[in-house]
Amino acid sequence: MVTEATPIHTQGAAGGRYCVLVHGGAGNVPLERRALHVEGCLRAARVAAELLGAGGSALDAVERAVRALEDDPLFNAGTGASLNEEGRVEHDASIMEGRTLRAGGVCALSGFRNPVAIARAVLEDGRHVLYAAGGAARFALARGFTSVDEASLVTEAARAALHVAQSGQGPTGWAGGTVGAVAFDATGLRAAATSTGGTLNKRVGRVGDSPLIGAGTYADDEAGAVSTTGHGEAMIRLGVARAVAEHMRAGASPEEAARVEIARTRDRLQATGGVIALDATGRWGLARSTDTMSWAVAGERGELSGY
Ligand SMILES: NC(=O)C[C@H](N)C(=O)O
Repeated sequence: MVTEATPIHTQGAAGGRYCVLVHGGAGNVPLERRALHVEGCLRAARVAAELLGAGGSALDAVERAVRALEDDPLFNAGTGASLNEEGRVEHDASIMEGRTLRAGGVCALSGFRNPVAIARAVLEDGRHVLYAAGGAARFALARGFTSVDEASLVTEAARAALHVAQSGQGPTGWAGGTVGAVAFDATGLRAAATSTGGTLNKRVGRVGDSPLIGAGTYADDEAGAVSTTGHGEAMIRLGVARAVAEHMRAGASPEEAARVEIARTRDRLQATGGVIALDATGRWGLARSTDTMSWAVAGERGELSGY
């Protein structure tokens, strides 16, 4: 069922000189597990905020936050990612910075622990924006990343979820738990990053919105930074991350911008999802049309979290 696009928070210009906002995926986390998801988001936001407080860049902060969430088996990214129809992990991730619009992404990538770090290396390398599957793995190895045994990325919970989906006892399609972060730093840089295992029981080679600049991730210092989660095919068709950024460029608050695009995703494509965003003035906000989307914000002026 598709529910109302719910505005769940906005915070004016409460970020201070630096701030990071993370999400742990739009979805429907059962009541008894919600606190765990929020705590995971808070931990990730805190390590990233610490880095910002010590003078780190927004780009370092979003990478750091997303790496923490990738390493947390609770979320559908890195370790614990959703499995494809063959029971394998295929990661998607991207990252972007808003000053010079550098961006990097990897998709359908197997066998690495922190896809967002590889996306960051793609951004730094600068020649291309997106690498897929074997080419992404080759790039990662050439950049000194170590591949891991795929089994070490697969959790019992991910196996069980695939079993339920494949035996027809539960929903197939998108699993919640994609992760993302947006941040700004004391120099005014904005950055965004998103990482996921994609949809549960997806076809081999299916690529979602998360690694795509403009769909899952966008950052422009003149507009804002955005990370999306939800029904990836819909997010791609509507170019949601870029659309949210354009609303902010035109003066909408991050929450308004997020709400408009989440409502459009629902009305136009009957799809659900969530968005986190911060704008060029340091305001932040979010919206979702799912029952839950765990999130946490941490910055110079303290922290807040919810779902
Ligand atoms: N959980 C998610 O957000 C899924 C992701 N957007 C995808 O479609 O790959």
